[in-house]
Amino acid sequence: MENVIELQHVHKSFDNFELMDLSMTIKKGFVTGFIGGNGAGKSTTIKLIMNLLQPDSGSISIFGLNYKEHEKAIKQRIGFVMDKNIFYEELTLTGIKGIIKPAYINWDDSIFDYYVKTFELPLNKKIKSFSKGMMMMASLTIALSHHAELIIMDEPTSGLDPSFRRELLDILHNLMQDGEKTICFSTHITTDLDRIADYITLIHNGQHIFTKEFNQIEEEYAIVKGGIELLDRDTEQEFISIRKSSLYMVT
Ligand SMILES: Nc1ncnc2c1ncn2[C@@H]1O[C@H](COP(=O)(O)OP(=O)(O)OP(=O)(O)O)[C@@H](O)[C@H]1O
Repeated sequence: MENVIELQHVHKSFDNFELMDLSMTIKKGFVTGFIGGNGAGKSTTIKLIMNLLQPDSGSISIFGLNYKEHEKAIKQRIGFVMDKNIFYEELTLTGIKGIIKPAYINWDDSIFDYYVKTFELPLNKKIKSFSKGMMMMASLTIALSHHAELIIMDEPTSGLDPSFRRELLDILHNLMQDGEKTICFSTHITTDLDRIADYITLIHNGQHIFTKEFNQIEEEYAIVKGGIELLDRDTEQEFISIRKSSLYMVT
């Protein structure tokens, strides 16, 4: 199976955080959900994958190419959506399109028009008047308008109401039908994963814990809820995480 993204022994440190010896792959033609607690290193990893940050050591290859020699070629093939607005707020969507379109060889106005219509986005209102949901759909519209093979999204569903979330996940699901596209997105919302993820990558405290098939995780792990008196040193070993409260425990 072809890997679209390969990280090998990647290390990145900040003053109070270290991404340690991160090796992981993202497979072509599948949706990978990227999960981990607050501050686990998801956004840092996504920025490394996008070459917005450079690793202290280790290697990153996208479509089998490295950023040093092939940055332009790689970026042509990626659609990127961040969880915050990266567009100049005084511009309209038409204005943003005018700036971004010339950068992409494969820009396709008919796709742009299709998503503008589907998401009912105003073309001539300033971005600063957009709601969070409209902003996300506008970012997705731009990201999808140049026939990207790889879609990378940092928390695309955060802050969206359930109907926007469902619409976004349906769009992503439909995109996957030709088997040629690959999606990698981070999320805190596990029900997003139920709907579309084929693989789950979990990172914790800057370490890659696993990348597994979604079905395999469902078979291997379960949530157990019970009285705190059932826990002792032996039973605790069976759990990967335990949350205790005065009434019950959840693991
Ligand atoms: N440019 C930076 N300089 C210093 N520290 C940083 C920088 N970027 C991230 N960090 C720190 O690295 C750690 C991991 O951050 P990151 O944003 O990757 O986590 P995350 O898993 O995306 O978290 P969240 O789910 O809360 O967004 C955090 O402690 C953060 O403060």
